[in-house]
Amino acid sequence: MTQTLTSPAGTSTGLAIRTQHLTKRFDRHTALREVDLEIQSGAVFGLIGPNGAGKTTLIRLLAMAESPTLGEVFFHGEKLDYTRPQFDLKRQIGYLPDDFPLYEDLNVWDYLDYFARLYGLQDKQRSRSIHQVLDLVNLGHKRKSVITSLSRGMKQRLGLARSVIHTPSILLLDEPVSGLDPVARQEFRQVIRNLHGLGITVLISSHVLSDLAELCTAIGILEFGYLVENAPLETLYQRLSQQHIVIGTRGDLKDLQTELRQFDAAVLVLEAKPQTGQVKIRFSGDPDEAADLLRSLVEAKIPLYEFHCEQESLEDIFFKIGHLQPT
Ligand SMILES: Nc1ncnc2c1ncn2[C@@H]1O[C@H](COP(=O)(O)OP(=O)(O)OP(=O)(O)O)[C@@H](O)[C@H]1O
Repeated sequence: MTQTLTSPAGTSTGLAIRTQHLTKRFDRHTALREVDLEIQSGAVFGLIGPNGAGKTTLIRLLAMAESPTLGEVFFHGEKLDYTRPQFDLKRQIGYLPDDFPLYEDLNVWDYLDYFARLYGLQDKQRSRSIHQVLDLVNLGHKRKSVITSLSRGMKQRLGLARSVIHTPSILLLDEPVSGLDPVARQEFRQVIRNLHGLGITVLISSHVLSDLAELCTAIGILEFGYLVENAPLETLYQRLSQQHIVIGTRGDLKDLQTELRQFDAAVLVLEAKPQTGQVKIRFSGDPDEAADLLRSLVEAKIPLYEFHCEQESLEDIFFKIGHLQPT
């Protein structure tokens, strides 16, 4: 059956990836410890953690580049058997390692053609797939260019094109934006959104948490080989991110602070800037209570010029989560 990038193979509802007690030891060092990971089908899942936490090891196990010491992996409910080739299951996976090889003296088309042939794509289907992935990563205009002539961002997008040439349903990306400038990162994020739009499940590891906060629907946090979080982004924000409100007055800052003290325990002043007449408060109320606070300040004739709510970022959440110590 002919497949196109508009209908990734194996896409379904439910869990795209599940691991059970996944453990990897290298000699005496345990890089992953009994990881029970769950990634919903169609999710963009951000994997974060400090250096050496086990992100690459987890991704390599999922990509079948390594086999686990203990534990199991399931793709769309089907168990991986690391002792057998399982070509059909392998085809469901696209994998972009952090140091993927590019054959620099090939041009873009020939490079993709080479990988499409490795996946056994036949003539017309191969040509159609190459056109599709080039469109997807916005490199159609570079198809005749030699790879050495591409910018780093373009090379990264070409790597991504290579990893989806066979229409996988799950894409594993290991630190794909490291070393990219802000514009290249933005272009890369757009490609990930395109893939998400096609229903491909994406697991992406990165240290650039602001990128992940923009892209991801769910987050996993690894620390010393333990998966200490695995939750939808929304849930993490609700559970761990506090709301701040920045309030600015053209009048006396003390009057504003007096009014805030009267409001109730939902308000805690975190920071006051007399030079700009601003305070930043931690606010544990809901949006209706925030509206009540604003109304009461206006009624108290505080000359407000600013009142805006901010949510703590993914980075703030990351630093809040208890950091485990190596054993
Ligand atoms: N082949 C190996 N042999 C021995 N130890 C290894 C091997 N691969 C990884 N490790 C160790 O396992 C631990 C986890 O490494 P891993 O590369 O998975 O971490 P990471 O979270 O991807 O780190 P980074 O953010 O720096 O890329 C590290 O202590 C690393 O030194």
